[in-house]
Amino acid sequence: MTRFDTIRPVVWQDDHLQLLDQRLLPGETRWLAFHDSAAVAGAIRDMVVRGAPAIGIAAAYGAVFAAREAVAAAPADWLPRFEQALAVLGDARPTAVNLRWALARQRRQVDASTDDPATVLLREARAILDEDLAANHRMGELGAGLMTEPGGVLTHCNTGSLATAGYGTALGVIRSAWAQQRITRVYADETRPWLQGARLTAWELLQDGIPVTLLADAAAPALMRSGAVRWVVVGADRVTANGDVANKIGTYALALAARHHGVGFMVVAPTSTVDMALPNGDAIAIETRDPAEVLGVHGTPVAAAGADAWNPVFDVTPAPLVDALVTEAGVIHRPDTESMRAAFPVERAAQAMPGGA
Ligand SMILES: CSC[C@@H](O)[C@@H](O)C(=O)COP(=O)(O)O
Repeated sequence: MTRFDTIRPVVWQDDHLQLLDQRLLPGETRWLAFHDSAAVAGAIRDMVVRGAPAIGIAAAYGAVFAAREAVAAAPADWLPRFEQALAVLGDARPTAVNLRWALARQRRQVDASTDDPATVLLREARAILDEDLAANHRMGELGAGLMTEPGGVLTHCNTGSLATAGYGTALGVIRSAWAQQRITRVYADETRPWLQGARLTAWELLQDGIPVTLLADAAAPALMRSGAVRWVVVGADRVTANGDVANKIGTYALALAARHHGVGFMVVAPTSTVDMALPNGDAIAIETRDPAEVLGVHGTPVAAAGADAWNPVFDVTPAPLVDALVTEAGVIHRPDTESMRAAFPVERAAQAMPGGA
C-alpha cells in the first residue's frame, strides 16, 4: 500500500454491506447499511455507489444477499429466485460491463461448488474486490511509466478510490505519477451533470495532498490549446473488441480535442471492463438518465421552466483516438481489433451474463 490508498467505498461488515453515500460527498460523509439484494440494486441505480468497478463489486456482494434470500424462501428450489435477483442487480445500470461481469462470475461459482452458496459467494465477492485493488496498483505503475516527461494531466469524472475497490484506475495512474513527480499539475473537469469531478475527484485528490485545478467541461479544449496538458487520462465503463471506449459523457470531446492538439489520450481500465463479446461501441447500451439532472445543478432547478433536456450519461470514443489502453494485463498502444484479440482471450466473450448487453 502507498500513502495514497485510504478510501474504501464498498465494505462488507459482519453480515451486511456498507456503502459510502457518494451523492452527499464532499459535504457529508455518510455510510449506508444494506441487508438485501433489491436494496443493493437500488443503491447502484440511484448512484449511492457509482463507477464501473465499484458497482461490479457492490453487485457481487448483492449476489450474497440474493443467495441468502432465495435459500431461505425455497431451500429445495432456490436457483430460479437467485437468478431473478441477479437479473434485477444486472439491470440496475446498463453501460458498465463490470456489473454483469461480476454477476456472471458469481453465477459460475454456484455451479462450481456444493458448499453453502452464500458462503461461496461472499468469498468470491472478496476476491473480486481484492483483485480490483491489485489491478489498480498495477495499472498505476504501467500508466505512470508512459508519462516520460513531466507535464500537466487532465482527467474527467471520478475514477478514483470511490469508483473502484480503492486507489482508482485513471486516478490511480495520476496518484502513482504524482508520487513519482511525473505530473506538474492535475486538472479535473467538473463533469456535468453529476459533478463527479468537482465533488469526488477534487475531494479524493485533496485528501491525498495533491493540488487540483477544476475547470468547466467546455474549457478543456482551450486548456489543451494553451499547452498546459500532456496527457488526458480517463477510465472506462466498457471497452469493446475493437478498442472503442464507453466512458462518462464528455470523454469523446476530450479525445477529439486531445488528438487535434497533439495531447496524449490514455484510457485506464481493468480487464473486467473489457467486453470482447461486443464488436464495437455502437453495440453498447448507453444509459440516459432523468432530464432533471441537466435542467438543474445538484438537485436545484436552474433551467427555464418548460425546457426539455437530453441526458446520455456516457459516450463512445472510437478506438483510433485512443493512444494507450492500460489494463492490469499491460499497455496496448492505439488499440484495434487485432491487438485487442491478441491481448484478451476470446473466451471472455462467453463470460457475459445471459440476456445481452
Ligand atoms: C474507474 S471508473 C470508470 C468509469 O466508471 C467512470 O469514468 C465513469 O464514467 C463513472 O460514471 P458514473 O455515472 O459516475 O458511474
